[in-house]
Amino acid sequence: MKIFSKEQIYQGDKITEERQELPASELMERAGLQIFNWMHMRMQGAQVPVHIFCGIGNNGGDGLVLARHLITHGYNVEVYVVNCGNSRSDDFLTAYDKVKEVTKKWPKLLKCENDFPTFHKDDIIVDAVFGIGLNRKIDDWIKALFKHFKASGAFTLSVDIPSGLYTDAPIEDREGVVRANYTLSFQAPKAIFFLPETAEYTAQWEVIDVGIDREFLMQTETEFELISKNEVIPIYKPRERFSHKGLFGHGLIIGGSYGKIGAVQLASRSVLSAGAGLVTAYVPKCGYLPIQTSLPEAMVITDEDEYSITSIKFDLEPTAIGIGIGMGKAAESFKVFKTLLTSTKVPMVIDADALNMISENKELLELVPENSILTPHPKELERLIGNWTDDFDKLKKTSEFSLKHKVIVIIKGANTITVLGEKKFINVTGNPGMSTGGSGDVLTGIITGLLCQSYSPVEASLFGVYLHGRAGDMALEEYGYQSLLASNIIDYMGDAYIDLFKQPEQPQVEEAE
Ligand SMILES: NC(=O)C1=CN([C@@H]2O[C@H](COP(=O)(O)OP(=O)(O)OC[C@H]3O[C@@H](n4cnc5c(N)ncnc54)[C@H](OP(=O)(O)O)[C@@H]3O)[C@@H](O)[C@H]2O)[C@H](O)CC1
Ligand SMILES: [K+]
Repeated sequence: MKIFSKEQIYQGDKITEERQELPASELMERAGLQIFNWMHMRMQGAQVPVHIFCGIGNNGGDGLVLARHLITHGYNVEVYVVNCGNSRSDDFLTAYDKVKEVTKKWPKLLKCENDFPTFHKDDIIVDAVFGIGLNRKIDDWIKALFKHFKASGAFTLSVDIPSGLYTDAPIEDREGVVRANYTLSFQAPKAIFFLPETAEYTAQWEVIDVGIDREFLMQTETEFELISKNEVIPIYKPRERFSHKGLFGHGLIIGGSYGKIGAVQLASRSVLSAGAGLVTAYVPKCGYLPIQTSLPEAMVITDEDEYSITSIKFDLEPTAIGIGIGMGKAAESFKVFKTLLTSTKVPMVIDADALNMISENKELLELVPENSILTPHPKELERLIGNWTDDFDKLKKTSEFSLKHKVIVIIKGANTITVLGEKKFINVTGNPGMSTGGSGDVLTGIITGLLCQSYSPVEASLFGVYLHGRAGDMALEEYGYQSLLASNIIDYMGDAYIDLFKQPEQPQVEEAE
């Protein structure tokens, strides 16, 4: 699903109005009506007090249209206009007049803290103060209003985005943002719903379709894209009946050091569970027995050294290589890593200590083959690209890094983001139970396994991150957040694949007699 920028949203509105020859305010009417339908379906006429706080732009206008429908359907509604300026938008004014047509109880004007209403924790607050039009720091009294919402404990529904968030810039004051229990966002979610510093304000979200021109939606290229099942199904390569293991490639996992052989075992097992035909683990001598016994499906080649990797010598032709897991940063390992970078022609996933070696010796970046996949967690990323001031700065720097070195960077986190030049793909699967030792090794193995099956580096990255998260989500149901282990993620890889083609459960329809 595409995530549109603020400018694209405004442009989409304009194009839609022209192409569909819409009267003024029609999109706002659609927006307000859809939110009403959403609430009406859940509330079924319940007389819970609903407090609707409207700004003076179009976000406020959406709130007023919602208010009008709730009032005409007999709901218990209080409407407030948060008087944050003088420039009321035209559509706001139209919506305001229409509210006055259906009730004698006109919206209350709020100008300062003394005007704040009191509400009960069982009431509902609708936040339609600011939408994507926020363009400066909010006044203190409006910040106090948002704190007042929070202190009430009432369920807060935000229209489009939680008020106080910018769609394309960091938060200035964390108290000056509405904490929404639920956000109904128009046409597409916003990138800020998924970034670490802003995601917490949008506990849950849903998209409301306001009928923006389909052609515009299809043709517009976006910086951000959300990757869920719909986006990965077209990537999936079905298996032919007469296929054999030779067709699915041979993965080579290089890594491990004394005490960190398990990482290679996890990654190698993941290569196979992702579907590669063969896997070889390249480990120091001390890894021979553990891997041979715990993973009989794998082949093992050992280094000359007992404890760490000092010379990468193998006479096989791998289809893809995953390197760095548990490898340590011994001087010899660095040398052989450098040699491998110059000699290898196959796609590569670079993780963990291999990333750290690059961070400590930036000249290695020149040698990293084009389209290699780097999988840093935030600390490793910082070592690679330097520190950042906020999420937007981080993404900008990662994009620059990706463009400059022609690599794919997978920023691991709650919503893992795959960065390919300017483009950012946000993954939706995964859960906090996966923040556990070895989870990253599994991801490296899965992506290597997909590369083996001729998925392109971008496809392997997106599909791998998706499958890893989905397997983790399925494993969570059995193990729970605390007890989920990295190997459980591998156990659920099969289910994650099968789940791709599962139809959502249909509601039961009673058969006629
Ligand atoms: N396709 C869609 O998604 C549709 C979305 N709709 C809704 O429209 C809003 C965006 O509406 P807009 O009027 O552009 O912006 P806001 O309502 O968010 O803000 C209104 C004005 O508030 C002023 N402003 C900005 N920052 C501050 C501040 N810190 N303090 C006070 N005032 C502020 C600013 O005006 P100025 O002239 O004062 O600069 C804003 O313009 C979108 O979010 C949806 O809810 C449509 O209804 C349907 C289509
Ligand atoms: K809002």
